[in-house]
Amino acid sequence: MIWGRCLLTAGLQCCRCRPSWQLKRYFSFLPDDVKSLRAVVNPDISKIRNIGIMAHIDAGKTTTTERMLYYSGYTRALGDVDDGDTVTDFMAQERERGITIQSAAVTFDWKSYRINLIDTPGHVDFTLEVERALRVLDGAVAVFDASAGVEAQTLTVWRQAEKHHVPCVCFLNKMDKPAANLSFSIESIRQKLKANPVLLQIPVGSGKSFSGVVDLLTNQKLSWKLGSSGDDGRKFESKPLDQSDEPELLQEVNEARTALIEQVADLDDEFAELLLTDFGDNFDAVPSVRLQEAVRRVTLARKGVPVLCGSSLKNKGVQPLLDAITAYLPAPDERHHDLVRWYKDDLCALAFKVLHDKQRGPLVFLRIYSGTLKPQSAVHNINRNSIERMSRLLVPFADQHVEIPSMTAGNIALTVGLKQTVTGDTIVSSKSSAAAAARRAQNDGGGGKKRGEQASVVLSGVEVPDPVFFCTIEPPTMAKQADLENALSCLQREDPSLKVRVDPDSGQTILCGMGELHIEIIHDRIRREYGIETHLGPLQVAYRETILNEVSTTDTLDRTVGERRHVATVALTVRPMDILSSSGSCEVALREELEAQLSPDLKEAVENGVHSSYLQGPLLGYPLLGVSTLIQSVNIEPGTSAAMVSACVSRCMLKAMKLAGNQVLEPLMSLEVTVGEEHLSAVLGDLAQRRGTIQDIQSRHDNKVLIANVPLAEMMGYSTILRTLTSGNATFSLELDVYDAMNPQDQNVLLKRLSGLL
Ligand SMILES: Nc1nc2c(ncn2[C@@H]2O[C@H](COP(=O)(O)OP(=O)(O)OP(=O)(O)O)[C@@H](O)[C@H]2O)c(=O)[nH]1
Repeated sequence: MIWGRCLLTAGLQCCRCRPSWQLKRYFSFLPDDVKSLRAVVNPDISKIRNIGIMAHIDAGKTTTTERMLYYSGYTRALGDVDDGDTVTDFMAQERERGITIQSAAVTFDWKSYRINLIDTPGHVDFTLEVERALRVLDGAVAVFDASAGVEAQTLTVWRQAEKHHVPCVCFLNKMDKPAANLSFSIESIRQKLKANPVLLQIPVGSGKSFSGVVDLLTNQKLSWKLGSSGDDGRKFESKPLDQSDEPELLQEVNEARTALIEQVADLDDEFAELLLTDFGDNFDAVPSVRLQEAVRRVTLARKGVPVLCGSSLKNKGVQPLLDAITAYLPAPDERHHDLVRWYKDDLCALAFKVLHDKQRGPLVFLRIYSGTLKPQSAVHNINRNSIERMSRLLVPFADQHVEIPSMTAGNIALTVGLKQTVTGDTIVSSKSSAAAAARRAQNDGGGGKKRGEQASVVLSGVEVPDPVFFCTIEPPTMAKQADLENALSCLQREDPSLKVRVDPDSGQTILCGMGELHIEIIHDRIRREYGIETHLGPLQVAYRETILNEVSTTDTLDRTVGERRHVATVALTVRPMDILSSSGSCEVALREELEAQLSPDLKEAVENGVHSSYLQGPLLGYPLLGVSTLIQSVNIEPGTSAAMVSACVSRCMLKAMKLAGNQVLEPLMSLEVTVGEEHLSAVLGDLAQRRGTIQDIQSRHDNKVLIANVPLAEMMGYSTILRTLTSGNATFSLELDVYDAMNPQDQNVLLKRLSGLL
């Protein structure tokens, strides 16, 4: 059991010491020897930083977070992912596997700032967790392994951060590794992320002798003790760089500082003007505070990303990173959310995470955009159109939750009592406040263009990608079926990327997920958290189907139910679309005359008929992609119900799609494998047998980085195979690239296998 050692002080109980979360009374638990929560009551909004940490798996996010908590005084011992005793990785599986699965929100104070930090997972199966976190954050720290530079997952997460316009700071971690390379990492940020790195520090020493950094803004040399394993890095020396320092370092710093000043002047007009008017002859005289202000403007405008370096494991460089978070990343009121304007001082918050606690029920993480949240109050959930009662309000300290009397805009809060709220819902104070905000939005000419008044005042949730894997799940006995259903519905509220459905033919419950690891973790959680030993069927790939040709057809439904005769005739055309350009979705349209002729109810019935037929393809029953349908005519005799019209349309669709010729589409994944040169040929040989197409092989220090496309069906259990092939000396990431047509031979084999002929 690895939960043995309590990380926190005796006074600060953690869930490892207790069977489940206990909610402590306001301030009552705080021990004297752990930093008091000075500003648990609401800090000034300009002093709040809502920050995410994002990176490739194993870059060191969790280790960095642990150091931040330690240096800011919230833990008394340093947690270690390798020993399984970190604060942020608090789920049992995370401790055992040493990876971060759920985003854990952690609140702490650094100097005079309140930092709400979300540790996001690096594994590609959990990108939705990252996306969800980015949605509610104002800034992010991208952590890199300085010996690897930008890795596959960082690219994905970076793109997500760009989508949400989140300003970033980069931290080149693991500078203690012999292969750590500053210029390589900077170049890879430039090349692969297409970002503009603004280097703010120069490392002192390299590999094992990495001892600190020189801050290029202040010319201060920050040095940590080398080699003493017991040193926690809390104390470090800070002194101005002077002539007693090595000449090479002095020269490197001089050059880097000049380059920094020129780069910032290029990116920021205000700074350029200051430079030209006041410091044209002597760049060195630029006050560091003016340079810092300019770097901040550049970061907020996303014209550049500050780059810092350090080694979290060796306790070096984390305090300057904390300073950079407060100095360069935005306060909540520096981000522009229209909603804040529309809600004015009324409450508006987004539920970005739901957790289930056995005693307390659902715990909902909220980001407050405007107004004030108070416990013991009723709130209105716009998405569910329901009133909910919030019983308690907490500040989340990883697995520690501190009860507070109110919370204002800009903060992240944890609430107890919201029973219907699902990840992605918008919470406001009342229905009338939403209506008032909608009126302001309309007067403003903003939002609400598509779905009427209400849509404009709802915060946009997170797009959930389609799951690529599925399998059946069965309880040990039928008596446990209801418990399993409850467990699955709780897990779905927490994790919208998990889909559960019942197979209409077999009646079996089907679990659909983002990857093997995702499904494995869900299985594990059902056992641990809900005490149900379930049986999973074999993991199957979520194929799709499409059509090959354009076909027009008609169909008539003539059915008498009871006394009533229903007669409908439908004519329609189905047409294949380019899967890439249509992003794979299916469309439906009605001819212009029909649009005018049909009542809204009938139009809805026709569209429902088309959409339901898109869910099950004629070949293997998989959902369809890339099909466009045009309804040519609909003739209905009086007395025919809307349900019968839908049924007629579905039947006609099935007929048309069968005539149109069918094609199975399979998920084609992009794979990146980092492997030592000595194992490259084994990995290549194996990929050839998996129908893989190699796109590129790059060199990264002593390693090769292999980029390929491989059908997902060939990748089951790949992590075990790769470990065997390379004696554990390789890592890989796998991500859905596109749904691609299977070739006729492979498709035949699949059809035979699925129909039991093979
Ligand atoms: N040499 C070296 N190793 C480090 C450093 N920081 C972290 N590590 C090691 O890198 C491994 C991964 O660290 P984590 O902190 O779990 O990384 P992570 O990014 O949180 O990983 P996931 O949560 O699985 O995505 C662990 O074995 C750490 O001990 C560092 O500064 N130097």
